[in-house]
Amino acid sequence: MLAYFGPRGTFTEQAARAFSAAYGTPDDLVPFDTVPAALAATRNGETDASCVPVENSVEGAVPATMDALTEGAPLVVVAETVLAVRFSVLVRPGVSDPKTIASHPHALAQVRHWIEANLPSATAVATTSTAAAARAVLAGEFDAAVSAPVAVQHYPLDVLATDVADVRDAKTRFLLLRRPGRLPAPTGHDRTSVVVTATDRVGALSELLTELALRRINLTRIESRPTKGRLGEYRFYVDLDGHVAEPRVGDALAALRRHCPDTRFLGSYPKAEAGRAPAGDEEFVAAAEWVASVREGLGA
Ligand SMILES: O=C(O)C(=O)C[C@]1(C(=O)O)C=C[C@@H](O)C=C1
Repeated sequence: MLAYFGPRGTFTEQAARAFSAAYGTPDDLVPFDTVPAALAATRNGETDASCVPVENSVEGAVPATMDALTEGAPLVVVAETVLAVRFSVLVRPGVSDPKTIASHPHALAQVRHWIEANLPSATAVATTSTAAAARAVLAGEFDAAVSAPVAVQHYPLDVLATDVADVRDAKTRFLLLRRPGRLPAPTGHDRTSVVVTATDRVGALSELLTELALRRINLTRIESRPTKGRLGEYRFYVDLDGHVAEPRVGDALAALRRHCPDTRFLGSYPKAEAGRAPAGDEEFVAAAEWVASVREGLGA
């Protein structure tokens, strides 16, 4: 079973279906109303995997996902997918001038200008997801929902507007997570994700990043979230090019772990979008072989 951030009709459900088609992951999909609940279902063995959103090109990271990745038993990312995000505005039949418009905060942030221009008297209200907003509109709690276009297939509502987006070509990245086990094989076009907690002293973060730069590892993303302990203490979520099976990536992770004993590995998995080819591993392998031969007394 595959848990996803629901209810039915979210963008995340579409991402979960894309994973099922591409990776042969279970196609019996189970919706959960929150990201932590979807991840908990995989942690406690109720489902084999979970699909959750992680970042949006307009509104940035999904905090619920970032926090839920580090709280509780480890899960690892085994795949990612990126979906284009455009919204439909759904209303109960007969409503043409909604006074309230509900959606996930990330979705509201992506249509703020559209609402100002087209429904200036409507008050925006946050719901747990875009589909939860459609469900609430059906129940009469709000007048309109900013939803994924597929939501109308699950909730008998009218479509007030389609193709709604302040920023054209907005995209959201989704993760497929499992309990730790065998890692996906390296493809040559992988991403590795880790979480580190930098200590509060001069140069701590720069030392971590230097470990990557020295090994010519490209950092693709760094986000911070408070540890929720001491004020000013942060966790850094680091995405980098490469797979932990590659010697230099493995070396870099060992170095991060030396600096931060609570470094958490979040997975090495194929990147969804083609981009710049990562730096080659050949010279690192050749240098390691040279050291091995020196140790054996066979080289100098
Ligand atoms: O509510 C949904 O439909 C989701 O899948 C969540 C989510 C998000 O967390 O960013 C996914 C894509 C859109 O950017 C808006 C909402």
